[in-house]
Amino acid sequence: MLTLAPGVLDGLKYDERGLVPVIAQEEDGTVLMLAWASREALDATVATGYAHYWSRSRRELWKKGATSGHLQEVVAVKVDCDADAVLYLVRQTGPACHTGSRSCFS
Ligand SMILES: N=c1c2ncn([C@@H]3O[C@H](COP(=O)(O)OP(=O)(O)OP(=O)(O)O)[C@@H](O)[C@H]3O)c2ncn1[C@@H]1O[C@H](COP(=O)(O)O)[C@@H](O)[C@H]1O
Repeated sequence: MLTLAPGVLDGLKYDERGLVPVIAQEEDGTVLMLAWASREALDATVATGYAHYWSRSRRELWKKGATSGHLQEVVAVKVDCDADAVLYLVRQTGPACHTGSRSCFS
């Protein structure tokens, strides 16, 4: 069950492209990746419980793992102190990074 404080997404500050940066973090604290989300992607994440982003290169809603199977089950969505960045707390299936690494930072 995804944890989300009521109305928390409504006060988010999107950039000029309508995007916010999203950090995906494993429950054990490992930082997995940084990507971008539109309001549509955030709503899809909340509605489905799986991480969605906005792919800047493909210019489309991106369900992480849709082709690779490396899905991210989202257990919490958090917004930072000044409401311009988002944290997805996830349970990662397989490697998070398209390079095959567990994390895009390793
Ligand atoms: N799977 C990933 C993926 N996983 C983690 N990341 C990280 O997420 C960031 C996404 O940032 P961007 O929006 O700039 O990147 P993008 O436009 O989605 O894709 P790229 O141009 O970076 O390939 C990347 O810089 C990586 O650090 C990934 N970035 C891209 N992909 C691509 O997404 C596609 C679908 O993969 P799955 O979702 O795993 O099925 C594949 O073509 C992958 O190459």
